[in-house]
Amino acid sequence: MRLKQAESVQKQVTSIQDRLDKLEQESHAKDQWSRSNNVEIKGVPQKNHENLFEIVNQIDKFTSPRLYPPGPKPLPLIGNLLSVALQLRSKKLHHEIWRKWARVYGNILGLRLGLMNVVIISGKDFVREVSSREVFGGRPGGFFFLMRSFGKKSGLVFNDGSSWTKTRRVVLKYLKDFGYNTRHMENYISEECRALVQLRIKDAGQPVLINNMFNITIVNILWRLVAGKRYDLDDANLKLLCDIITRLFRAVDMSGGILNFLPFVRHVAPNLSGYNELCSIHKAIHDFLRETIEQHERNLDVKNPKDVIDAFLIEKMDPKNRTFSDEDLQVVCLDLLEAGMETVANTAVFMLLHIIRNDDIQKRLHDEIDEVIGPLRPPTLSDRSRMVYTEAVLLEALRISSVAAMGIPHMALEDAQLGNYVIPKGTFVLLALYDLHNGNHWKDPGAFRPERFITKEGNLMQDEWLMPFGSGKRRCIGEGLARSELFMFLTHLLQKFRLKLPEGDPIPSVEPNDGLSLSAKTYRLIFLPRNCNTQIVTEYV
Ligand code: HEM
Repeated sequence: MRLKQAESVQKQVTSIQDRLDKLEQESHAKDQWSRSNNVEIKGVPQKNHENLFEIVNQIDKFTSPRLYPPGPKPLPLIGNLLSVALQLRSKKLHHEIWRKWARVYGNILGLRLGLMNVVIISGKDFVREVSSREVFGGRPGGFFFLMRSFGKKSGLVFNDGSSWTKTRRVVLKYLKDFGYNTRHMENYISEECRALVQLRIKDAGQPVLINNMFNITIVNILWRLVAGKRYDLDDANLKLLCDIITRLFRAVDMSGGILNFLPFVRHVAPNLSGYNELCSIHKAIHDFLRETIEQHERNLDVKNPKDVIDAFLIEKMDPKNRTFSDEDLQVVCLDLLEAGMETVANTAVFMLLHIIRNDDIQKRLHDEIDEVIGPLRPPTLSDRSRMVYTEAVLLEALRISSVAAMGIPHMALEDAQLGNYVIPKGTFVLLALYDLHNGNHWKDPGAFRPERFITKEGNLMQDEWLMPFGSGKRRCIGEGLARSELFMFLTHLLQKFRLKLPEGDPIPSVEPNDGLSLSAKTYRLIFLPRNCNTQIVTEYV
């Protein structure tokens, strides 16, 4: 009798599954659909549908074979790499390819890229589940990721296990000790914003290339905490270093590219595979970091550490507590520099891009800044609570640009079940954050509309679909810094300037460049002084 009941439910499940699959291909809305009330299940009252799905899930657990998630058919050895290459030829970005396939195969998309299993996770619930489960808290050790850290897992970003736990705890502690998320950090941001405004006053009225405008400012803020040092905004060496980091971020997407999936190709085609270029990029960044650390070693005062590097050097000297090597410290600095520069810079550049495309938004920002801060007093972080519209613009910029389009890859530490599938140990797990932020949930995802984050009563509203910094244990450690920087950049610049497109320049495109972090196509702006005459500007600076 029980067997018959189970068979009958199983039949209904199969028919539901067929319909879901069809619908998924047509409307790409399996999740929403299966929860919606329009599903007709014969003989079962509508209010019991949820229960039926629960029973089905339970039966599924025992009856269905535990399979790798579905995806396009892989070829021997190269897996889906050929299909990816073909898709890229028609100018698609990596995250768009994954998105297109996820629409066909579902929110847990299984790929085989060269020698690696890669699973793409879409939808809020699965993204949160993966981010919160310990078993998915690893980071892949692909060749591309390891070549930046002397061939081994080390540092913060591409590390896992007890070494990562310890490093993360210590880095956070030292960052806090030297001012992270405190008044000191605000002062550093404030000083750098003033320097930036001063630079724009110098070239006011002239077209300025925006794409690398924030790089040195951002490195300076971070480097005050990490290395106790700042550079002039036109420092040629630091400019070169920032350009090198930008090149690295453009060279490959977050899956790590061919060097991760078929690492032996570097022996056959070292130029074509990008291996030689990556080696020279990493060498330049490591030379800069080694020099910075050596300077600290020469000037170290063990009783009076001045920054994060000093604190690490002192920790390293303790014979009972020798967790970190010289190389580990170098990789931590590399992680902070790389993770902290491009992400914030690219978001800021996209933010100005959307503002210049929407003049009414610029006007509302000016109005709010004038009302809350006024023309003279430098903006402070405490202004944020009274600037709902500005905060909504920041959220909207984080959403629409989603520069960490696929997050940072996670890795399954053991075989693990997710939904009805098995994710084998060692699988790369990429989180489709861009899709989360630019999918149907937002109704008009392509429109830059800050009002979506403001309630009818005029309060700021969070949305659980928005997670630009990830979630769970591997959540970004730079979130506080990034949000503070974006607020201060925006308010300092718009307090003093009106942004204008140079005569004859096209309206900048919203289409991103691919890379480890998405970036905007090149565009220029003119900064027109507002609200101030030269004397006031001089006083401010
Ligand atoms: C708008 C700016 C930023 C965005 C959108 C962003 C986004 C992210 C995302 C999505 C992750 C991965 C979370 C996961 O694995 O699930 C991450 C991790 C990380 N971020 Fe950020 N980030 C930004 C700024 C920063 C800054 C300023 C810093 C430096 C202080 C930073 C340092 C890191 C580090 C070290 C990790 C690795 C954490 C770990 O694996 O334990 N990020 N970030």
